[in-house]
Amino acid sequence: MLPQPSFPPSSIPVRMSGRRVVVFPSAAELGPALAHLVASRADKALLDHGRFSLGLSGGSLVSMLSKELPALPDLDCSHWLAGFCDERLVPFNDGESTYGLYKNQLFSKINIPDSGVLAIDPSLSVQECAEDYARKLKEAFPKEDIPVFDLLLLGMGPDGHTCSLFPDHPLLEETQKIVAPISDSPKPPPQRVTMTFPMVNLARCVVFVSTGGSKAPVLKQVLEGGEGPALPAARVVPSHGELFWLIDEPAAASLTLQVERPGSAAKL
Ligand SMILES: O=C1O[C@H](COP(=O)(O)O)[C@@H](O)[C@H](O)[C@H]1O
Repeated sequence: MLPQPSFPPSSIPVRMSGRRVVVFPSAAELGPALAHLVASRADKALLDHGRFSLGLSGGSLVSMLSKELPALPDLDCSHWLAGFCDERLVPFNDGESTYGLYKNQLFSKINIPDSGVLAIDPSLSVQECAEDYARKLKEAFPKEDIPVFDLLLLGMGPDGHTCSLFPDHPLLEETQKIVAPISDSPKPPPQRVTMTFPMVNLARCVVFVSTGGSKAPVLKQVLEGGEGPALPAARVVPSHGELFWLIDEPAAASLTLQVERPGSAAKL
């Protein structure tokens, strides 16, 4: 009998674990690969079901996507549906509004129709806003009990939060709502609405983007495990979909698990 390969847990090849951890030399080289990934999943979704549904996150992703997506040749967003993985409850003209930032920096540069953007109503109370956004999502996905997005793009804060799901917060245990209000966000602004894990983990593809040395310690904890309860980002485990972590070398500095290093021209 041939000897069986044995891998210590920290060296399990990432493809075998169903999660791909892909390291780029820098954020500048990660950006184009992310844009190609979005375009490839869009092409597939449009062929499969005539529409591409994309969940956007705020923070550092806004500028990366706003630079890279419009630079793609022949990008056609006329059949895209863009929603928000989380959103801050502030007016659209506030610098903290994720929708406001994408509207000015991205939507104005691509041919996504206004009807293809599912935004919150910031005039409502946080509770009503979450209910209203959940209703809009359900209307946009009439065939599904829980909306199944083709692609969710997520960020991760230095505390391990993703969407507006923060460590040790009761919302981590939410099982009924697809969108929940939060009025005590530890990161300002305090009032937000967020997709919950039941919806996030049904997506066909989830891509985390995490760059910079400040993310290195938490990335190690999320990807390689550690003491205590799993951080929110570690609880994103799509039940049937793909999971990518696209990171740069500074963020990967503390990792010992096996990763992919495809170089800058990567097509994922
Ligand atoms: O507050 C938020 O932070 C996270 C992480 O942002 P990043 O700038 O560290 O990438 C973001 O994903 C989320 O959408 C946002 O509301």
